[in-house]
Amino acid sequence: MSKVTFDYSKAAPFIGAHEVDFMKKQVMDARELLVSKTGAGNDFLGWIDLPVDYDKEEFDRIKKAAAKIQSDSEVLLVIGIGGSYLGARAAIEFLRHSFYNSVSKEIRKTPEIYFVGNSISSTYIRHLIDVIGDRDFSINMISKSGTTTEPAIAFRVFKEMMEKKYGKKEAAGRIYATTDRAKGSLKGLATEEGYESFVVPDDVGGRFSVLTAVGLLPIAVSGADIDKLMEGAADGRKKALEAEYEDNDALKYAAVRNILHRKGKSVEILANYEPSVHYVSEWWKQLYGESEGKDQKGIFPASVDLTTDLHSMGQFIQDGSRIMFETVINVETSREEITINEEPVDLDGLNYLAGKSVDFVNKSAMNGTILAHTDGQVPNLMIDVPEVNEFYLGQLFYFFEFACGVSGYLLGVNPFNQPGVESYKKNMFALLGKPGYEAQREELLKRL
Ligand SMILES: O=P(O)(O)OC[C@H]1O[C@H](O)[C@H](O)[C@@H](O)[C@@H]1O
Repeated sequence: MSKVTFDYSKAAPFIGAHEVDFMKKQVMDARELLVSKTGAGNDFLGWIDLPVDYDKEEFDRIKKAAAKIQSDSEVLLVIGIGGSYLGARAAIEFLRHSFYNSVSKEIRKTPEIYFVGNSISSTYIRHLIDVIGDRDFSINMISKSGTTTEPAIAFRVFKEMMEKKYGKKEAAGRIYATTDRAKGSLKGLATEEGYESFVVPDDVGGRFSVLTAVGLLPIAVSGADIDKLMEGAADGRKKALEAEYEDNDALKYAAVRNILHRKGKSVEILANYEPSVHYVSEWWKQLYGESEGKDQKGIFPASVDLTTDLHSMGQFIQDGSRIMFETVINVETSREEITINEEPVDLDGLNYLAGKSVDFVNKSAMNGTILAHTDGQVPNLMIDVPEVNEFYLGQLFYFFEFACGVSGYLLGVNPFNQPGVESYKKNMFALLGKPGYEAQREELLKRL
């Protein structure tokens, strides 16, 4: 059966086969730290076994809640930020219709889904209120800590809107809280108000939580098959845990990106040729950025959507500072085919493509770009996804997560914390006048 695979053959001009062999010991040591749960951050390794060891009773409740939302709501609001929204958004945009929210209900069949609480914009919130209008809606409020400011503000606004529309009691039946088992304001609120609650396990950090209720509830509401997603992840897990180094794509990816990093490549650009992959890249950026960017170390994770960005960032990638390597997510089989037709008069000069598919053109652009970038001294790595479905997405999620844990240990950091994220929060709280931040407030005001 085909599967998600990693291919670094196009990077041959930059990496000798012996270099990958020489990394074996280091990679296997890093892998051992991860799977024996003896490395830094080992309180947060619940994601390793999640695809096979998850709460089945909760999984059924997720499906039931999704069915209820599908039957009583035209709109679902997913409130969350970072790991509490990117996985769900990545999956829905990858798996469902490119114009999910705008396509007719007959085609979509499931509620419109909007993400909010991932910025602090009153304009965005106001415009979303306009979009909901008088329609029936539900809310999935997601926050592991239950205390994150951005989603908390959005939740206040939409909770009030919902309670005005339905009254407190019915509103409570339309709000689903995904949060810690016991701690945090959201948990307290959910218990107090009687919201149906789902758990983010203690040992699964936000950026590794897509296969918990955090990702699964919104994904299920969109009509995607969460059983298949978990099956794919379980398959990816088996491969990552059991395959020998020589046949282990996740370990190879960790090895190769660290080899390139040690040769001075400090930026990894994740490139795609399908707009539906855009949010997979956003999810990946958080996964690698928060896991590796610390102690003044790390590969900066960037992304481009191609061929779109070849007309904006293409110049820099081809010819600017030689600091990057590129990893292409290649969806091998396009979901749809459009054939370019012949025209009697070849005014636009495209008749040479008559009879060819748009995807053929896309793949030719991809292959041409890979060679051009390689000639421009940008090493190229490739992740092949056979086709768009839940199973392969599950494999892809797990592949990236496992490789990330190994890669972080290879780099010599704790891949499972994010201490740097707190700095802006402290300043923001001080400037907002949050109780307890009085001293910092004075200091900061002097500097503004
Ligand atoms: O789920 P939450 O606790 O609200 O956290 C949401 C996100 O914000 C934090 O600041 C962290 O940096 C992220 O790792 C996390 O995914």
